[in-house]
Amino acid sequence: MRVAKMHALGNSYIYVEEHEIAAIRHRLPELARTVSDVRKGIGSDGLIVIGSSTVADVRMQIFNADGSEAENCGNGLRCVAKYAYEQGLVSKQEFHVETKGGVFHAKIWPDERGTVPKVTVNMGPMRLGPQQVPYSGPAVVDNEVAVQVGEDNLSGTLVSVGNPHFVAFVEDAVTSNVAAIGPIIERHPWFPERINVEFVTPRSRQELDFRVWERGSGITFACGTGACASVAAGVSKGLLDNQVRVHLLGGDLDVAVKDGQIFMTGEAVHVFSGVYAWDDEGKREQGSRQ
Ligand SMILES: N[C@H](CCC[C@H](N)C(=O)O)C(=O)O
Repeated sequence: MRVAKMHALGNSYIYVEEHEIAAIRHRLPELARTVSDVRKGIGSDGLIVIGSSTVADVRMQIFNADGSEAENCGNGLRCVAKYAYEQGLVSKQEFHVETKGGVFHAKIWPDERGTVPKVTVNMGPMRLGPQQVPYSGPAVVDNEVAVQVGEDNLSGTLVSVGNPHFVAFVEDAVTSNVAAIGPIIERHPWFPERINVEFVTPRSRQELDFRVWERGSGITFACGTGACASVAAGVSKGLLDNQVRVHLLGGDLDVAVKDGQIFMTGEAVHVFSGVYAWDDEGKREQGSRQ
């Protein structure tokens, strides 16, 4: 199958058009796990399928590296927008992308003399609180829930960007123990569909340090929906202004809140396009086992 690898701030996915995988639709979680493996596959944070839509110009389906399907992916939306425009799947520089978590408006900014084009996506309204994410814990005040982690409690704001997020404002996001704490919260019983976990620290009212443990993929270099969830949480807590530069491990993302809608602007980068022989690989392996 023909695939492309793209990344946004180092958050990479393998992109495949729907017609390339029509015969193996029922095996997409398995394909996501295989292509994401940096040793036995291509290496990425997951798989994204680009298809046609009856309600938008193009459709995005996103699978994490563990094969779980997510409702949305901010970095993926920017890369799908770039891919759809450059491959002629759409003819305009502004169009809509359908995801499991809603339909989102994307705008591609013209190339500035060979620089990597920026893409802006309207990620929808700020959706905070336990009623917005799959949550089965105790009653929550001010959209915040405190989860026990070892001897301590870690408070986080619950936010949906189509997918669920637990945003923790911590002393220093850059040195927070994401690998130890992230999985505990991701898989906490109060989150029946698991949850993405952000660790954030305002440098000022317009700048935010950000690290993330993603549901289904673990530590990634960037999480677009997570950056939007973090700014929404910070604005609601009175800690951030409406225009914030988010400093992620892989680079910066500009997030703005206007009339209650969250706008994310950042890069989308093509790494390579090629052919991935997945099923042949399966047959060869079976052959060698006989
Ligand atoms: N791990 C996420 C999906 C990918 C989100 C992230 N890569 C982004 O850019 O928003 C979830 O299970 O909801």
